Amino acid sequence: MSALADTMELPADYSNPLATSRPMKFTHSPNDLVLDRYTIRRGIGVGGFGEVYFAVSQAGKEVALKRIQRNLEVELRGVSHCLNLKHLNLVSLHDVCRDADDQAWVVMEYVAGPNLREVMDEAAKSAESDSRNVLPSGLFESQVRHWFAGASAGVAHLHSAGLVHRDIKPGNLFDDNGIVKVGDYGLSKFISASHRSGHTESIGTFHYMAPEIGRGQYGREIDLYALGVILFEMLTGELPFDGETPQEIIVKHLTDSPDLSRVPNPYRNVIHRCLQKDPSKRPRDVAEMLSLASMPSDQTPVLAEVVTSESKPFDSDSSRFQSKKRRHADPVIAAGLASPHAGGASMVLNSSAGEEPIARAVRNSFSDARAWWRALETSPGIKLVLAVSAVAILLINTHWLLPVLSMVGFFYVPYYVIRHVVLQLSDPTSYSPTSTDSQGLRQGGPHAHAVANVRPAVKPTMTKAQVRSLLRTSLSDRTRLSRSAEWATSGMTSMIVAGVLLLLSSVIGMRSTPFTPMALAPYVWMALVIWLGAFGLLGIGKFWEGSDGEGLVRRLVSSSWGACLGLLAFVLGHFLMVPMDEGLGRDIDATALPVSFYLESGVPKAAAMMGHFALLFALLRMWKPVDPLRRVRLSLWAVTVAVVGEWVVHQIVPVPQPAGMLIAGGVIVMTQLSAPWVKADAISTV
Ligand SMILES: Nc1ncnc2c1ncn2[C@@H]1O[C@H](COP(=O)(O)OP(=O)(O)OP(=O)(O)O)[C@@H](O)[C@H]1O
Repeated sequence: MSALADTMELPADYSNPLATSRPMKFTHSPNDLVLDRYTIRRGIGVGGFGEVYFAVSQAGKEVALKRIQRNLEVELRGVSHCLNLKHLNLVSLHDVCRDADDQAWVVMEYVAGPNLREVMDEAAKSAESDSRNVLPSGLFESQVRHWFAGASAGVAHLHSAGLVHRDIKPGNLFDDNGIVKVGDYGLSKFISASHRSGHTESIGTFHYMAPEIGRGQYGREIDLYALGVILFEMLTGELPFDGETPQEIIVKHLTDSPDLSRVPNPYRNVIHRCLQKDPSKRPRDVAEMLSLASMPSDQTPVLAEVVTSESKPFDSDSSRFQSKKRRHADPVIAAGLASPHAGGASMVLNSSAGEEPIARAVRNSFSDARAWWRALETSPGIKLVLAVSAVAILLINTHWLLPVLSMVGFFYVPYYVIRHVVLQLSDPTSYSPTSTDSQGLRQGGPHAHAVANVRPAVKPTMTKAQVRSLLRTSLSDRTRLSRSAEWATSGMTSMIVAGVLLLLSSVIGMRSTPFTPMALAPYVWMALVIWLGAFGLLGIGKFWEGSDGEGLVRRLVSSSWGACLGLLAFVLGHFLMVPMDEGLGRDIDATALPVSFYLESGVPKAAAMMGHFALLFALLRMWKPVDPLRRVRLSLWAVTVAVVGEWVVHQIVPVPQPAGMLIAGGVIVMTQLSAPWVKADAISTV
């Protein structure tokens, strides 16, 4: 058989778009015998190093044969190091040898499943043809974690063996019956790079190249960089750095920052770190990278697990990823997903580090509205009428919309700047679960190192109480700076809520009164007192969130804060000249009230205001609305209890009404709306 024998066309089932852009010719035909013992069955594809064939040995063993291009020099010294690597997440290299024509061949394990390139292209096609626009542009989270966990485990094993892959890209990651396998490792080291003419034919390769490769640096950081690019691509369906020409792509790798706005946490932080231009700023190793992604970071091979329940698409935080149907039967999920961190819990804990929550909520509402608009099954004519009506309504209402929007902007811009500055100062990793808690949370763990050093993907059998306690630990482990940053965020959020409250209450309350500063004063006073009450509670709550706590101590602390709030309310009331002699209630006889607490007219003195709120805050369990692990984000029951409780306290230490009740209810609403919250279903899905 001659090495330059027949050619054959690419099989129809081959779907790599990079490769199919031109007709593919193979040197060997089906049934050719190569290396004296392998019968070629078909050509699989042609890459930068040469042609790949599917072949069987005389005994019937299926292998993939890579025929290295003639003009590439193969350095066999050191290859044995690669040949003897064994790991479930690595495509096994059986041999590297030469045939009678001195042609170099790599004999390796044949992987029947698709590679990640094909999976992502298929996903992009489905998303494109999805007229309802419900499919995500990238992969589903279960798929992302499956590929990322498997690829990382393979790469970690290479690194631990002292090897750098150098050519990590989706085409080199395979799915073998639910097990991700990394292929092509080590080859680029042993095949002279200077002659790799084929590489320039496929610009796909440059998309995953770390900037320092241009300087001839090939540390293990280049593999982490490539994994970061792949993670980005899986999540968004797009490349972080793309361009028309290889030069353009390379320049972007060297100078551009990736746009991470569409990437949800915790992946945003991982990608941010992996795509650092300076290799020393990337994660130290695969383990650190995985811990940033809240995935198990040991090197045990990552097996697959059959998922029977509907796999959840991305956290609703990011509507780009939401979907109601699944792309594949999606039979597998990496063992990494078995970590409780894989659920929403850690994502919610991390949410404060990532995108600004108000902007995210607004953006989500817009994308929801856009999705609703697209899904609207109605004639274009009706759509046009609807659109014109909406614009007309907006224009007619500009007289109040513009002031409201400017006011929102007035609060929002300084808030955004302060939050940004505070977060910049804080260590971004402090928002990620610490390695200790990921260890702790991985206590699905008695199973973790089972037979044959393979970790079966067993779902952790943790009770809700255990998960809560681990989340508490995770909350208490956070740095003071990160808590302060979160407090600042909550404070600013509550300020915006207070602004909206003030606006609404004054618009409603002053319908029939002329607008004067005196008439507005009580509303400003109430909004300020509510905001101060909530802000203080949010701050105190930062000390409480790490434990379920001792009720009595917490009541005393809240009561003290209640007394302070009463004093502040009193001082502010005087400062704003709020008429305090009204509204004690017809049933209360002002003359019978103690003179040390009230004026003769019934106006409460500072002591009455302090006593009222101290008593109220001692009565209510004020640590509940600030607890990130509370059952629901906004409990109307808690609001009702606060209002009724205030009425009860008012019978003992009266204050002007309905201001008192509004303040009590307002503080509870605002606190709940502004305090961080871990979704209950994030806990129950664990
Ligand atoms: N062990 C294998 N089993 C099955 N298919 C394989 C195997 N190795 C490679 N292939 C397939 O063969 C084709 C060519 O692979 P090859 O690795 O030569 O090219 P590439 O990855 O596109 O580029 P390069 O090798 O330059 O990085 C690809 O479609 C790849 O999925």
